[in-house]
Amino acid sequence: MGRLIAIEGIDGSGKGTQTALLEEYLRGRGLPVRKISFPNYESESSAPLRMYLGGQISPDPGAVGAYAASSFFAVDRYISFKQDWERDYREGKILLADRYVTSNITHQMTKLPKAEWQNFAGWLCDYEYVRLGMPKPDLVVYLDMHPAVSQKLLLRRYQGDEGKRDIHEGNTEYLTRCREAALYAAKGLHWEVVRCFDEAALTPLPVEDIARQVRALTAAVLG
Ligand SMILES: Nc1ncnc2c1ncn2[C@@H]1O[C@H](COP(=O)(O)OP(=O)(O)O)[C@@H](O)[C@H]1O
Ligand SMILES: Cc1cn([C@H]2C[C@H](O)[C@@H](COP(=O)(O)OP(=O)(O)O)O2)c(=O)[nH]c1=O
Repeated sequence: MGRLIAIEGIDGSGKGTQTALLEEYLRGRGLPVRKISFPNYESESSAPLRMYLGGQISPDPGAVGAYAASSFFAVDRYISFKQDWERDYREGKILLADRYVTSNITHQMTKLPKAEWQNFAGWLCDYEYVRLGMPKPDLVVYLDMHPAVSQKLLLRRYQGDEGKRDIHEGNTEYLTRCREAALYAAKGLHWEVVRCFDEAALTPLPVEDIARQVRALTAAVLG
């Protein structure tokens, strides 16, 4: 059986950047590594979640309940697992996931009152890991970026073209709640938190400093 490392964080927190750097590093060490990412936008399986993120179900993410929206993402993930990467995992590859089941916890759980968070996380883990049979990550790294900082980074990524944002990305208040939900989940579910911003200046920390911490956490689980 392979290994699965999930890189989690709010939109624009640096997941794509850090997953690519970790892949390059592990490959450089001769390890069998493969990057996967969710949502799987190229697949038809992502149609419902694309409707959701595009605001076609409702322009307000909160109007599509946590359980409904989580199901869209879970189905997309399950199909990608069966069609694409289950074999690599079973054959022993190290899979690096840019977002995973953990994204449903970070992004969807926040739609519920806090008193229901624990129940939701329990339901989701049972649904995706047990009932659907998706692999559990050996390590979850939460890239903790302040939403005000990630918004600035996203603006750069989209070079000012606001129209490219999905319904989550444009909503700082929503992303602030996502960060809160993620830090709550990190405690209960043993995710590793890597702080990615300077608290006083509200600026991102250097990419290489973050990458070094991600490598150290990875080395600890790969042995
Ligand atoms: N620590 C960092 N410092 C400065 N820019 C960063 C940092 N991490 C990521 N970026 C830039 O911010 C943008 C969003 O990063 P990205 O890795 O695409 O985030 P995500 O995959 O979480 O949405 C990209 O343009 C990326 O080059
Ligand atoms: C994979 C996944 C993503 N999402 C959300 C998180 C993001 O806000 C949105 C789209 O993900 P993504 O395109 O990865 O956003 P970004 O590249 O900006 O980080 O979907 C879930 O709510 N559940 C999930 O299981």
